[in-house]
Amino acid sequence: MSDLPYILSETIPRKNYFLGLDFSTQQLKAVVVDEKLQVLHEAAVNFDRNLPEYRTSGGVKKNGTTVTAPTVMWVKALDLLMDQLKITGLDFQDISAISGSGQQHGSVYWRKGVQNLLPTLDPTKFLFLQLANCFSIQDSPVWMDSSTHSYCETMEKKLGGPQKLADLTGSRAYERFTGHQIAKIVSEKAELYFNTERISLVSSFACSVFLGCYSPIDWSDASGMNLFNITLKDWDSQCLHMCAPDLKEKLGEPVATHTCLGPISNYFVERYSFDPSCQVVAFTGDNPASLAGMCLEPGDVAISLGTSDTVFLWLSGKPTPSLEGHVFCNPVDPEAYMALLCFKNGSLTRERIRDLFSHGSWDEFDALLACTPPGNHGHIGMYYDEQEITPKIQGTFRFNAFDQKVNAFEEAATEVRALVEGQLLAKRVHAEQLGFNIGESCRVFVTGGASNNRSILQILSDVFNADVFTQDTANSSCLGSAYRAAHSLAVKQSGTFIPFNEFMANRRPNFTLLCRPRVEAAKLYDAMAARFATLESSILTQQ
Ligand SMILES: Nc1ncnc2c1ncn2[C@@H]1O[C@H](COP(=O)(O)OP(=O)(O)O)[C@@H](O)[C@H]1O
Ligand SMILES: O=C(CO)[C@@H](O)[C@H](O)COP(=O)(O)O
Repeated sequence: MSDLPYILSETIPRKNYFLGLDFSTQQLKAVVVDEKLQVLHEAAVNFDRNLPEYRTSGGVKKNGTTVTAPTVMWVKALDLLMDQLKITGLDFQDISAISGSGQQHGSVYWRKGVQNLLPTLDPTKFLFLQLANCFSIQDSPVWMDSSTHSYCETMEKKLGGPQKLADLTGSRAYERFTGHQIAKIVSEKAELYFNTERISLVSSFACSVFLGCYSPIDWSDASGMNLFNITLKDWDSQCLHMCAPDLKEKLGEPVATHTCLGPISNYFVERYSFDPSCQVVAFTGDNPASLAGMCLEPGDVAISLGTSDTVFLWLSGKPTPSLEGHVFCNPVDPEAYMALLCFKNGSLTRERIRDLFSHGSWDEFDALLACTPPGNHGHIGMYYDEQEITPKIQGTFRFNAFDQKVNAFEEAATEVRALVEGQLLAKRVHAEQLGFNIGESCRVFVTGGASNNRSILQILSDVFNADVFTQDTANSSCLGSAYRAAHSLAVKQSGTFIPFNEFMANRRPNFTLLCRPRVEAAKLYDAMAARFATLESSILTQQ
């Protein structure tokens, strides 16, 4: 009789679960879904709150325009997250495949010799204790960094101008893109670069930990480096050569994002009882993973209101990269692409204004929004605490109803509405400049922390004159990673590519229609968007 539990666990068939992770700017999150892709378990580790010993603010450390995060902090967060998941009652042996995502553009530098250590990690010890000395550079440059301007100028000049670089790599040169970050390290810390065996993105670094060997970089996240030819789907030797010597070997061969890379490492099998056949699917960038999590279709627009605010779309056909925004390889369709706009001053700027005018309370912030009308009596504000990416402007700019600059607004409520309207008008104006049509059939899908805020979403609906939908979980990157794990495993098992949207057809997540545009407000924002665009251009000209 005492053998009964053993016999039961042997005979109960293993369940078919999928784990998705997201190493984003402020936290590490995880979600587990079942065979039908329904969410079963969720967990999160916040870097500032749960790992105060690393002294980050918003998950990063700033030194002027240089912005980094301690690489080992992400590893320790993973130790904590795995324990949290265990406490939720998850049996890791039920997981058939895992995938994940990371904040884009950030880079990790593995020191020489680590490739021999990764497969032999001791399952009785925490990861962070064993990986602490594995990085040739302790602090990873992250997407908020804007210290590489001169390297960007050099690459654009050498390649025949910004449009040429955009045609090749999907984007003109951007400071946060990994190629320029690597060029800066070679120039300022050459000995550390030469002591580096492998360079990963945040996504492929996390994947390497699960795989127990260096993971390739996937095509979609590779598109955020200014090093990858998005048409040929391979590194561009000219770009590599401009940034650093022997870079190709340090980056490894890129792979299609839906690639199953192999079974999970022995460390996770021994320590957490994963099934040894559990597959690790290539990790990707958090925005590409969100596109998968939202099951976007051509014509829809997705807006992520996380640390950064981003706007992204599915692109069918041949891409035409421009001088603004980015074209990335599509994470779920190897033939397609996606377009992305990134706004650096997202949630952290909203938090600053909330703390200044509404005592740190989102409820008070919402109450202030409610006591001002759409259009804010003609007042317009632009709040770029950090040098903005789209467009490249820094500072705070306030205008009255006559387009005259003012130093402050009289009411706190005017200030709060000016911030939210300004941020959302900027998204509309730049999405339209990218060629996106704001039309009656347009649907907006939102995700990220601030998508919990209904007052902000109503303004978004009015500004875009579109229905706004949300998912049950505000973290579509995690969810998208779990979906990608399931899809990629199905592709591997069937031996032929299955279109992602076909695979998701009977499993699509629930979307809730949260806000509909109000006719009068939407009309008003048409005119205001045109004013916003003119004012923004005049600032750009002056700066
Ligand atoms: N009710 C709310 N209203 C507006 N913003 C919110 C609300 N709740 C959370 N947030 C914002 O969400 C942000 C975190 O979003 P998240 O998508 O988790 O970030 P990331 O994935 O970049 O780490 C916080 O910085 C916070 O300002
Ligand atoms: O730089 C970009 C996209 O190009 C950012 O969107 C980062 O990928 C950070 O993402 P979040 O942590 O804000 O989700």
